Amino acid sequence: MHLVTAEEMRRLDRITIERLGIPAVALMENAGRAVAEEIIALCRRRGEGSTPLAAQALRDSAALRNAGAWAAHAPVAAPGFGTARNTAAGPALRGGNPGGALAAAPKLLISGDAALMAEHAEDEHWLVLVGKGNNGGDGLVAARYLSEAGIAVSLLYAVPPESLTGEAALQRDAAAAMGLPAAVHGGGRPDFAGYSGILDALLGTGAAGAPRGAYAELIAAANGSGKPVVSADIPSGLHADTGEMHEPCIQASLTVCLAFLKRGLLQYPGSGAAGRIVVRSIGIPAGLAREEGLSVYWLTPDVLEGVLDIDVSRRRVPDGHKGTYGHVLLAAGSLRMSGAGLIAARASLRAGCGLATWAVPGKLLPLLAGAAPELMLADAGGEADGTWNAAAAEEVLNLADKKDVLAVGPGIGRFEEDKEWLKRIWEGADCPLVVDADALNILAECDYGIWQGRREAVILTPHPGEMARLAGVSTKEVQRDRIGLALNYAREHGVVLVLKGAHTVIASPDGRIFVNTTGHPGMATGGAGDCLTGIIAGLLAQGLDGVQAAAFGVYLHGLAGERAALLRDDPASVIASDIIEAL
Ligand SMILES: NC(=O)C1=CN([C@@H]2O[C@H](COP(=O)(O)OP(=O)(O)OC[C@H]3O[C@@H](n4cnc5c(N)ncnc54)[C@H](O)[C@@H]3O)[C@@H](O)[C@H]2O)[C@@H](O)CC1
Ligand SMILES: [K+]
Repeated sequence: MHLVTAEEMRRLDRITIERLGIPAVALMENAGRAVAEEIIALCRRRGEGSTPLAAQALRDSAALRNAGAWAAHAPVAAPGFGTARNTAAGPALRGGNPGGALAAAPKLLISGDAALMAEHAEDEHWLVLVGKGNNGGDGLVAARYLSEAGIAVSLLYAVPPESLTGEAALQRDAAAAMGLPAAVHGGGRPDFAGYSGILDALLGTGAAGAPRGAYAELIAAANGSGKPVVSADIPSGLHADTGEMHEPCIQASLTVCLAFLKRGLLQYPGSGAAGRIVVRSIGIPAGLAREEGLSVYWLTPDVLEGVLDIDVSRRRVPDGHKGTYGHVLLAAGSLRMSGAGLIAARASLRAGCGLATWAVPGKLLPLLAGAAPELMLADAGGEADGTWNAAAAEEVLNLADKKDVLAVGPGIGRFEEDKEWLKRIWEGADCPLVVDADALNILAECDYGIWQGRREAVILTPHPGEMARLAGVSTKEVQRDRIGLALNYAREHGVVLVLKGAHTVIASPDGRIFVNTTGHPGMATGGAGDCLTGIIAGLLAQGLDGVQAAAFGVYLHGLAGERAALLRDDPASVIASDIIEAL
């Protein structure tokens, strides 16, 4: 599914209302009802016993990956629906009995409103914090449905209710007509001790800047209350586009995101403020986003197949041989960091390439013989102490002849003439190039301009520190807007950029962006990045293009990490070799 900015969300709202003729108040009704349903589900789950944190985090990761699968599937035309009416249903209406339906007794299906009844409702009393805009309107709708489910609700307006306008004013009146108790925040720090939960409907995608006045006071009070806070659409105080947290910002335990995932929810630190995220449809067709040319995607299996056109089953042809699946050349490792090269090379084989050759400074060859029997080793020359030099670039280029991909960087360290080394490889390698680790640091010190015009794809895989050096900004600035920065860099330099970190961002020079859904914090371990480089190289060797290999590689890497954590029963104990084994 798509990840949208606040501005894009407004556009999709407007199109739905104006072009499709669905009134804004209907969208708000759907939104508020969805929020209420999630709160009711939360009330039901309360007291069911907790799941160990690590296992829960992994489950959440999988759930979020699949979140909004409904949205990715645009309403499908039911094949043959019309004919069904004219045939199967026809005879039945005329008294026929097709398919032996005689025995079918009337069934009572409990669904819809009846299913909304909350268990343990008598223990619950929710406070709804209501802002002036449509986010507040969503909260007012939710309050009605909570009350219908038997849950006590009170409203606390951040501003005098008379100041609400449009659909939100209509919801204010409906809530009042229903007799829901309401008050207006009178300043200071209110005490929320008597409530079992708080619905944050203060600010949504229309917020501008840090929360002010009553909004700020209510957010601080909610955060200090120790009560579970559910946010409607986004936590109030979160920058919907960048994930920056204003001061103050709601710390939610659940965010019910409406219609489309907002970019800020998937970028840290904002991602940490949102708690669990559930995406709910409100009647805005998912297909509108693509029609409108939006190009930032949440990297789900649907997107891998439908947008990136990848055969995720990775079928092999029955008469294939090792030559069918490509040959990776890796220039990596040095005396003190040979393991990085080994990890990357082994990962490329596990990713399915037919052959992998690992080029190292010659001094290392005797030490590495037999380290991984499936690998071919090659002498790249280099210095007597096992480090690289500029002349070794020529050896690498000779070896790269007839290879399908060249990956450089893991464990090479810095060395004299390293800029010359990289320049020769960049200009001379006639195959896709994956650049990682110290090769990125070298790149950051070079005049990029002289290197334009490579015919084959270049994939850069920086972590935030390396990205900061490449872009000439601070790491903090990189993290402030990872999607925006990755997009600009990839476009400007004509490269595929993989900005690593929680929710790795993959940016294509054509403007498409993919935000990864797999992985967990246990993957923050030495060698995990080398492993990713190997996987991407292995996929490129099998014929995927740059952005396909980068996106699929990142996705598989995270999934393997999740699997490794489950196998070891603990994310924190995962090491890079486990990720390779789990592939
Ligand atoms: N058709 C639509 O536009 C729909 C919008 N929906 C909801 O509406 C939200 C967007 O609504 P709005 O555009 O009305 O905006 P918001 O409800 O996010 O808030 C805007 C209002 O908050 C106040 N405000 C803004 N920044 C502030 C700050 N820093 N400190 C204090 N007060 C501030 C202003 O009075 C402004 O009018 C979405 O997040 C979603 O929850 C849903 O109801 C579904 C349909
Ligand atoms: K909110």
